[in-house]
Amino acid sequence: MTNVINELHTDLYINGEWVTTQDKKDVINPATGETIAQIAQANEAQVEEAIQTAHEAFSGWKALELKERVTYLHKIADLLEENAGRLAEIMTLEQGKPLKESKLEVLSGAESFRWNAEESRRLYGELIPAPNNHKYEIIYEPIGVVAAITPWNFPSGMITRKIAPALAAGNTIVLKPSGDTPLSALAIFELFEQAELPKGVANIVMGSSKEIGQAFTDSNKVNKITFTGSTPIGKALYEQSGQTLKKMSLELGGHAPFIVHEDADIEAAVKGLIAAKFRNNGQVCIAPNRIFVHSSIKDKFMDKLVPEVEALKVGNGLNEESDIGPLIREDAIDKIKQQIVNATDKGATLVTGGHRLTEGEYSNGFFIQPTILDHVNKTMDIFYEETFGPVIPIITFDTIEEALAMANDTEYGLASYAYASDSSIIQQISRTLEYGMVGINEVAISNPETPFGGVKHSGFGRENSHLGIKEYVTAKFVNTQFL
Ligand SMILES: NC(=O)c1ccc[n+]([C@@H]2O[C@H](COP(=O)([O-])OP(=O)(O)OC[C@H]3O[C@@H](n4cnc5c(N)ncnc54)[C@H](O)[C@@H]3O)[C@@H](O)[C@H]2O)c1
Ligand SMILES: N[C@@H](CC=O)C(=O)O
Repeated sequence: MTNVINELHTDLYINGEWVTTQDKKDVINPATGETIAQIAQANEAQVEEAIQTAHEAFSGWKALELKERVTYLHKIADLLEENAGRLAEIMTLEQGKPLKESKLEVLSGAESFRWNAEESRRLYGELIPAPNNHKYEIIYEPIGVVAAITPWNFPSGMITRKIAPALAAGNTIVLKPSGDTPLSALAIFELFEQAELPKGVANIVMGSSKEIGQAFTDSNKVNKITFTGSTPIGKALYEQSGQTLKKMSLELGGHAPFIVHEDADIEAAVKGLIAAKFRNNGQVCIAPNRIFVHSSIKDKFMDKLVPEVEALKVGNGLNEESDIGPLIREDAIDKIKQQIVNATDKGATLVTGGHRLTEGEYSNGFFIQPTILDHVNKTMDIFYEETFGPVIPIITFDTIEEALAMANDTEYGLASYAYASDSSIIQQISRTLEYGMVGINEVAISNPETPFGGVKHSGFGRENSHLGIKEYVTAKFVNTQFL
C-alpha cells in the first residue's frame, strides 16, 4: 500500500463520525492487480442510520443563512484545490487513469463547488401577475434528503457534480460511491470533515449496491435519487422508486456518434477524436463510439488518424509518459475483446491494436491496445452496444442524411459530435441529432457553465450550468391575499 492510501479513512461516515464495520471489501489497482485497501461495508441498520441522520440534519442546513452555506462550499473548493495532487494520486491508484487527467477531474470538482455556491445566490423566485389584493409567487425550496449513487469511471467528478448543487440548494446527502473506486469519495469526505460541515449534512455508505439502492428507493425519508451509471441499473432504480415517488435524475449510458463531413477540417477532427476517445481510455459516457466518415475523405482521414493512435503510450497512470491507463477490471477487457472479435468475424478490418497487453509492466494489469476497426456496419454488436474502451469503429457514408440516420439509430441520446464547415450543414446536423449534447468542431462539452445530460435511454435531468441546481429544488407556489 502506498502512503496516500495508508493515511486514508476506510470507514463509513455517518453523522460526522467515522463508523467501522466487520465486513470489508478489497479495492484493486487496475494497473497492477494489487489490493490497495479494504473498505468498510455497511449493514442495513447503518444505511438506515445514514438516511435518518441526513433527515435530521436537513432542517438546520436548510435554515442556515445563505452566505454561511456559500462559505462552506467555497471552503470545500479551496480544500479540493489544495489537496488536488494527493487526491489525483489516490484516484489513479484505484481507477487507473493518467495522473494529469485525475488532477483535472479533482479541480473540476472544486469548480463545481464554486459554481454552485454562486448559483445558490441566484435561485430567484418569480412573481406572477395576480388579481388585485393578491400576490402570486414561486419560491424555490430544497427537496430534503438526496441519495446519490455514482460510478467508477469518474470517481471524484461524478460525486462533486452531485453533492455541490445538492448542498448549495440546502439539501443533505447520503452517497453510495462505486465499490471499485470508493477511495476518492472517502478522500472528499475527509475534506468535508476538515471544512467542518455540520454533522449529518453529508454521509457516505459503502456496501452491497443492490441492498443500499433498495434502502434508498424504499425510504420515505429520501426525497430524491441522483444516479450516474449504466442504463439497466438506472431503469431498475426508476422502477423501484415508483412506490415512494422519488424525484430523480438519471445520467445513464451513451453511444456517441462522431460525424466527419466531406468539408471538415480533417486535422481538427482527428485531434478532437483522439482527445475525446482516449480520455480515460474510452471509459467515458460521452466518448465517441461510432465514427461516421464521408467516403470522399476517408483515406486522408485514416492517413492522419492511424499514426496518432499508434503513437499513444499505454501504461500505469502514475507514469508521466502514459497517455492511456488500464481498463477498470478483467471483465472490461473481455467485453472489448468480444466486440472486436464479433466485428472482425462479420467483416470489419482490424487496422491497428486489438490485443491485450500481458508482458512486463503490463503483466498483472488490465491493459489493452488502442484499436481501430474499419468497415464497421450495423450487423456488428459494436454498432449498437456501448463500448467503454479504446476502440475506434469506422463507418463510411455518402450523404449527410445517411450519416444522421445512422447516428440516431441507437437507444442512447447523450453526447454527439460532428466536424463540418458549411453553415447550413452544421445547422442541419445540430437540429437533427437526437442527443442532449452536440459538439460541432469541438469535443469539450462538459463544463461547469453548460448543461450536461441526455435524452432517450441515456436518462433525464441536467447537471452543471444554471439548470443543474434546479434539479435539487422544488417550486412552491404561494398565493397571498391582502385583506
Ligand atoms: N450520463 C452520464 O453522465 C454518465 C457518466 C458516467 C458514467 N455513465 C455510465 O455509467 C456506466 C459505467 O459505470 P458503472 O459500471 O459503475 O455503472 P453501474 O450502473 O454498474 O454502477 C453505477 C453505480 O450503481 C451501483 N449499482 C449497481 N447495481 C445497483 C443496484 N442494483 N442498485 C443500486 N445501485 C447499484 C454501482 O455500485 C455504482 O455505484 C456506463 O454505462 C456509463 O455510460 C454515465
Ligand atoms: N465525466 C464525464 C462524463 C461521464 O462519463 C464528463 O463530464 O465528461
